Amino acid sequence: MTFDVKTYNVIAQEGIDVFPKDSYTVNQTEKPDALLIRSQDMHKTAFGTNVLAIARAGAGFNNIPLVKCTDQGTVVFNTPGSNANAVKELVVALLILAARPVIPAIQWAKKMGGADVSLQTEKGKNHFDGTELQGKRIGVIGLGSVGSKVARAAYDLGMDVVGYDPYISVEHAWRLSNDIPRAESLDDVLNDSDYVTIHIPYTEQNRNLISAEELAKMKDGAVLLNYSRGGIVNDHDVCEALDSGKLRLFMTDFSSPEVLNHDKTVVTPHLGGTTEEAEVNGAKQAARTLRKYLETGNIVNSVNFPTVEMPFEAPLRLTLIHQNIPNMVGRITTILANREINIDNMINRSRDKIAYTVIDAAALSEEQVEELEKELMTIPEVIRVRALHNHA
Ligand SMILES: NC(=O)c1ccc[n+]([C@@H]2O[C@H](COP(=O)([O-])OP(=O)(O)OC[C@H]3O[C@@H](n4cnc5c(N)ncnc54)[C@H](O)[C@@H]3O)[C@@H](O)[C@H]2O)c1
Ligand SMILES: O=C(O)CC[C@@H](O)C(=O)O
Repeated sequence: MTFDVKTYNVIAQEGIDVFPKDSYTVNQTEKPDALLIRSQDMHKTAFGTNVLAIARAGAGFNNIPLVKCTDQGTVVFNTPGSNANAVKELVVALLILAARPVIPAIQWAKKMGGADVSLQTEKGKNHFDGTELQGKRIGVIGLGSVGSKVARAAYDLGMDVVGYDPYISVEHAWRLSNDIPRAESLDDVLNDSDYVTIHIPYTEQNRNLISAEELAKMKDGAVLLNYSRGGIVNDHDVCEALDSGKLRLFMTDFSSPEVLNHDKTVVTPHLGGTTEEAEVNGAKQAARTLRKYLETGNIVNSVNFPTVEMPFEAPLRLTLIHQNIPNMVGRITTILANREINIDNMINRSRDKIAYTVIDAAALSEEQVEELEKELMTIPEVIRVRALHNHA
């Protein structure tokens, strides 16, 4: 069996190399089996039911229509943590740039000339006085892969760190250092912080999370950083807070005309995850996840399907995506039993309204498999059936 993977955006070659050339093609058909993407807006990109899976090399997946994917049986993956270090390092750089006017000072120094350069330097440098980060308070909203790293780095810089994440996963909570106190409410983070940095996904609930009301609660002259997504912060309200002096500076990875035109903003062009290392990590992780799903049906790091991992040891594996309603397993296994197919191993997992069943069985002829797939698809609540052959 061969698979075709279609890519969008710049995908690191190291990720493409994960696909063996004898069983995969890349960008060769109009009807690919899987998509490997970065920020491509899949809400505006046509794709059909031929797409078994979409892997997003990166953390955010708000560029993918999840409801459509789930309904048509397309499994969506992301690559948690693959670019977290890159974002952390950029945020550290921005914190330093917010505290000290390094860039204007460099621009000024470049303009100097003549034999008395060192005299000019000593005379003029006081125009570029900064402050230190040590001892200043920073509120970190979201303590997942990125936020927990930012919190740790800020702590190591001597900052007084407070984190806020009411939905933190058990895994991230375990990894979070005891040195990082957790706030009970968003207000506790906003009230006293000199710096506030946001590291949460863009969801309907998080849209405009920081608007006029929240900005009013912030300390006068605070600095706000948004390296999560545009839309989490209300740019119009932020510009008003900058005008009134409530905020001293807004640093963001997501441009909008209003923010770009304001002189108290620092705007980077969605650069958080753009390092060689992060791009390679993300592309390799995404490609490996796709391979696992396409070749074994196992699902890890999906954002719309349950995690399912069952060793693939039998000659034949059937995977079924179906609605999460009672007696589906009974109806599926009755079809197998009527055909005297003995089940070697089986797993069924659900997530919200979708469920996934994996059944391992002895070898069948091509014709038998085809007939079986057809009959399983006659169950109205079954969305997709795949038959995988074990080549190991
Ligand atoms: N600028 C970039 O290039 C870049 C790179 C990586 C990630 N991101 C963005 O940053 C986001 C976070 O990335 P991550 O890898 O840390 O994801 P993650 O899933 O590991 O962590 C997100 C955390 O936010 C928490 N959270 C959700 N809503 C919250 C809320 N209202 N208040 C407080 N906490 C909340 C979750 O519980 C989770 O712990 C991504 O979704 C993506 O949009 C941007
Ligand atoms: O692909 C990129 O460069 C952006 C990645 C980033 O936005 C993410 O959500 O991980």
